[in-house]
Amino acid sequence: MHIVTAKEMYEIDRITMEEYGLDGRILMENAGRAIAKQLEGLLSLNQRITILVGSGNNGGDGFVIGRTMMNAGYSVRILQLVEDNRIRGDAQYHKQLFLSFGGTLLHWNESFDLKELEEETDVWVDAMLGIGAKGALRSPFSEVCTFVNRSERLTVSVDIPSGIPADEESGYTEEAIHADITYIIEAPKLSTFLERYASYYGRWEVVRIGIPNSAWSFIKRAIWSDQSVQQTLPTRSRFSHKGSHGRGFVIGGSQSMPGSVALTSSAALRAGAGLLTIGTVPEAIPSIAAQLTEATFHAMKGQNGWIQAQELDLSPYDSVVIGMGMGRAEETASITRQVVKSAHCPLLIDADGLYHIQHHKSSLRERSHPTVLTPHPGEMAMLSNQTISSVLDHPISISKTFAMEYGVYLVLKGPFTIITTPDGEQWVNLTGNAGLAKGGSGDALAGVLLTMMMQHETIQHALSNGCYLHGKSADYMVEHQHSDRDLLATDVIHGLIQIFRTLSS
Ligand SMILES: NC(=O)C1=CN([C@@H]2O[C@H](COP(=O)(O)OP(=O)(O)OC[C@H]3O[C@@H](n4cnc5c(N)ncnc54)[C@H](O)[C@@H]3O)[C@@H](O)[C@H]2O)[C@H](O)CC1
Ligand SMILES: [K+]
Repeated sequence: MHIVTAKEMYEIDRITMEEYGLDGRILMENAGRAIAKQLEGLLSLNQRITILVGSGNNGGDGFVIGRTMMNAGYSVRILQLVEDNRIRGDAQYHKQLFLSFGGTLLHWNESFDLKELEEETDVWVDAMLGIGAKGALRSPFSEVCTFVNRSERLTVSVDIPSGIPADEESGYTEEAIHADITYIIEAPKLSTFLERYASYYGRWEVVRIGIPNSAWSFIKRAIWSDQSVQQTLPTRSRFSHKGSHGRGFVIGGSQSMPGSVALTSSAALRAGAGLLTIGTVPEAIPSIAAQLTEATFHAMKGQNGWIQAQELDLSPYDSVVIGMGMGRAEETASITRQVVKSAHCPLLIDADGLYHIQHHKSSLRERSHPTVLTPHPGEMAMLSNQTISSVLDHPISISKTFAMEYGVYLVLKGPFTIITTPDGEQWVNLTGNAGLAKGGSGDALAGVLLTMMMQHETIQHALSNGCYLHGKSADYMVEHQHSDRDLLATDVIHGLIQIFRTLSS
């Protein structure tokens, strides 16, 4: 399933209409009917529907929904918020059809009594503004949206909750519709995945309206779905041996922080790594070894409890991860820079490793093997010299610019983790929950990703599947054994057992 900007969606509509010859009125008919079909499954016949329509094609969809629901036996009313002469083109055509089918159309005016309308309404359908919305809501949209948000009735939005933008734009208003359900037309828009706007959508579903599959070929952004996982997750051959599942090397930890490297390693092993070696300071080894009998160790030279620069033979390893629990001392900065230069295999840099490369980003471009960075928004802000709020408002474009500029794979972690390739292709992972928002989650993710990187031919598949599995495990654990308060990274690692069992059954 693709993810689009408003501009891209308009282009896809244009291609469908001009190059494939599908009439815009038919597209609108399909949109309204597809949503009406969902509504029929959701509502009982005695629920009275009021559709709020604006001047654009989103309103046009509203007129089709009105006619279709009326025909299905529902009591329907449409409130038009704009003057008659503002409704044109395909929307005007469907307005006329609604009227000729005997539909009830009310017109907004200054003295319109919304309270009275509410008394005759069980469900609001918001077809006021879609991808054409610009800036803060103007009157009377702002008043109507405020009223609907205060009303206790079920609210269903068409394509986008009115008042929020499609893209990574500011200009949102508090009054934007807080939908219970949004039926998104054909493809989620960027705002579906932005912290600032995601909650306005409520629960969302995508409806198809007849856009040909080949019209999407220029869109390089999509959701990593269950189906994507089924198509790309490698199966294990009966004849495989430990060497076939990858030799991984985890570099990190320090005298005072041995825990995170233990989590990463445990996650890597549980995710199926064939062999795993931990490179850390001698002082950290006993406590890690006590938790992990399956790992082997490479005692690294340390200074003041931190790993220092040293000769390191990385040739036996299929993938390397560096950074967790390593600390920010100058000693560890040099070993990080050294590994960036000398790892002739896929390298994942996380946590303190990201801190150390912030002033050496150009060295990433010189690597001849894949490099993966896994920042959370704070680390992304540091790497890209932006504020955290700017990263949260523009995670998709900032990730893309950064990944392309430095030639890296970027995993920007968050409620919707974004995976970007050096070519600027992007995937959004939907698994995971609030239980992951705590220390240790990122360490466990890095371990899962390390293993996936050793077992997939394509790094993007490895990263997307790794994010999916990690989030899926958290979802499973919160559904069956834990809450999103008490979930720990160790629980997520343990939950992988169930996820692998389900995927292979
Ligand atoms: N394939 C598809 O996706 C299809 C989508 N359809 C639907 O059409 C809308 C987009 O329609 P468009 O006419 O371009 O824009 P809108 O309906 O969102 O509204 C534009 C309209 O609203 C006024 N306006 C803009 N901003 C504001 C504001 N802040 N306050 C008040 N008024 C505002 C502006 O002046 C315009 O008049 C898409 O979302 C789908 O729902 C088609 O039905 C079929 C194909
Ligand atoms: K809408």
